[in-house]
Amino acid sequence: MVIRRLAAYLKPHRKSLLIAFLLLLCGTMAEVWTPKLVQIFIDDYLTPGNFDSTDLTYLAVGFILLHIAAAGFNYFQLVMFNKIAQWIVQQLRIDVFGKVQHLGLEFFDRTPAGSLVSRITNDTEAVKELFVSVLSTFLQNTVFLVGVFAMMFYLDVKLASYCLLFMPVVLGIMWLYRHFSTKIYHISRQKLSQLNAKLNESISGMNIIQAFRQEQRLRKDFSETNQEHYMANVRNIRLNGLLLRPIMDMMYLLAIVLVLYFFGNLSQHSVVEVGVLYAFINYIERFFQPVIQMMLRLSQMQQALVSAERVFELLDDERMAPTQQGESSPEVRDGWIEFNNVSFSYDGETDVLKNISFTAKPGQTVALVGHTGSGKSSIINLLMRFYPNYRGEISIDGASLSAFTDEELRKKVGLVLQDPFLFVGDVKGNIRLANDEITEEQIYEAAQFVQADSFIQKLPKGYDEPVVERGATFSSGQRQLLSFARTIALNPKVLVLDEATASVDTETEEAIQEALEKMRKGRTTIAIAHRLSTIQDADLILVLHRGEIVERGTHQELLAMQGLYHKMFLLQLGGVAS
Ligand SMILES: Nc1ncnc2c1ncn2[C@@H]1O[C@H](COP(=O)(O)OP(=O)(O)OP(=O)(O)O)[C@@H](O)[C@H]1O
Repeated sequence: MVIRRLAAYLKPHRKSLLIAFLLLLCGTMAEVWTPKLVQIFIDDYLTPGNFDSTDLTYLAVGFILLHIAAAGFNYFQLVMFNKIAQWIVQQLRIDVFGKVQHLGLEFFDRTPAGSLVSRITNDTEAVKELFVSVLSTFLQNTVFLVGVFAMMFYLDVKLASYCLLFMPVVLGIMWLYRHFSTKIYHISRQKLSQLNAKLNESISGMNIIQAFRQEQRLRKDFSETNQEHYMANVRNIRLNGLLLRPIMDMMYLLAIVLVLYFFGNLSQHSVVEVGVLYAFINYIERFFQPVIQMMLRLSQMQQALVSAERVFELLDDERMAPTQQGESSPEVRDGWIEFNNVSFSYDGETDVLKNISFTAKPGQTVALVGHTGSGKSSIINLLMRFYPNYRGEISIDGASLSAFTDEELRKKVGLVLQDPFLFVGDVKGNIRLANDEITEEQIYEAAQFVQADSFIQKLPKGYDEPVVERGATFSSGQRQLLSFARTIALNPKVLVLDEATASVDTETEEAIQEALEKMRKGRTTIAIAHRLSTIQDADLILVLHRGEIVERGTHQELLAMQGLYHKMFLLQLGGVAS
């Protein structure tokens, strides 16, 4: 199955593969012929004492030319096989990366980033080895073996038939090796992937690790997984040590003994040609050389097949990001949002949202408030169509959420997250996000609109200021403003906001609040509010508690109810006062 799928990657390179194979064939033929020339020299010239200089010169030149030809052919076939392997791995990586981008958030919730990186880099690299060394070694050595046997049969049919008896034994050992090493390789790869996951977690959380002095605990965790990885490798080395070399060496010795016994026996009734004896011993050596090489490559092949299996497993993952359902492609015109009896569970067992119903009319602001874990972000996750498996109905302008094309939805529903993600690049690129429809003018307008322009102008390179990974050189307030500009540049009909909880200086905070207010104007807004002071003018406030809407109304109405909202408001007031 895995092999068939890998073979499919070879298909577009059939021509190159054929050329590489022909080169390989020529190289092997040249190599196989050299002992035959020595045999001719011994039997026809050395033993009878015939030292005809012209003949010998021909033989010597032929011998040298064969060697040079073999080296030349082998060089070109090696380059060719390597090129094919690189092409294939490049394609495989692109396929895996493309696939990962279309997987749903459900998948990422359950897959550590490090282990994904491991699959895209280490595993595909192991697959490359399959094509670079394994495939060429197997092809080359099989051709070589056929050549060696052909020459042996040509020299002596009986003895060659005896030697052929070794073949089933060799194949049996190969089968045994493959059988045992598969399991061990699986464990080894899994451990390597866990190591990567741990590394990734440690690096991305380094500030927390250092602040909470978690270094020792993580080092212990890391060294435990490292030890398990080591143990798996040691078991593998033991298996290699036993099955690959010693057993094969023993077989080689047995074969030599057989040949010597055969010729010893033969010498009792007839003359033995020394050249044939030499050639046979040489061919036996040449027979075991490729067999041992193939055995050695078997471990690599095993590793590559396990890796390929892991890569294909990822390529086959069905937890795709939700896309448009049905044929109609409605447009978001006014931004009328409706949640009708929506319930949702991440794991299919516990509902984190229960019977959520509300309406946000065009231009209105609906605020979601509630304690942590009450389900506010989950509502946003559903509205952004990150998770498709909810019950009930969510609609925009009367059309089901699932009916919209990705393009329409992402363009018209703008999302601003608590901790905005900035890409490596520059400020301009982070606002435009590779959308060619957005002109330079629109970038400046968007930045001015959200009041990010003044701080951008002050940067040494202004709009061309470089942005490092995650925008680490910008303050959280600046990152917020840049993400506002990014959203506004698209001019969305609906705004989905997750209000930042990070405290920024008063000036930035004011700029952010002003920007938010301006952004909300004329757009339907669904906003998560952590500070109740920022949403007092919202048209509708939904108070969530354990996945349910327990109160709803305007700020004044909710205060008058003297319920949960009132309590939260007093608590926050107290916090501000103290
Ligand atoms: N990706 C996820 N997979 C599984 N469970 C999740 C996931 N995200 C959130 N939850 C669970 O869903 C429930 C609601 O979480 P949600 O993030 O919607 O709360 P919230 O009100 O936004 O909280 P906060 O104010 O802390 O952001 C919580 O019990 C949480 O544990």
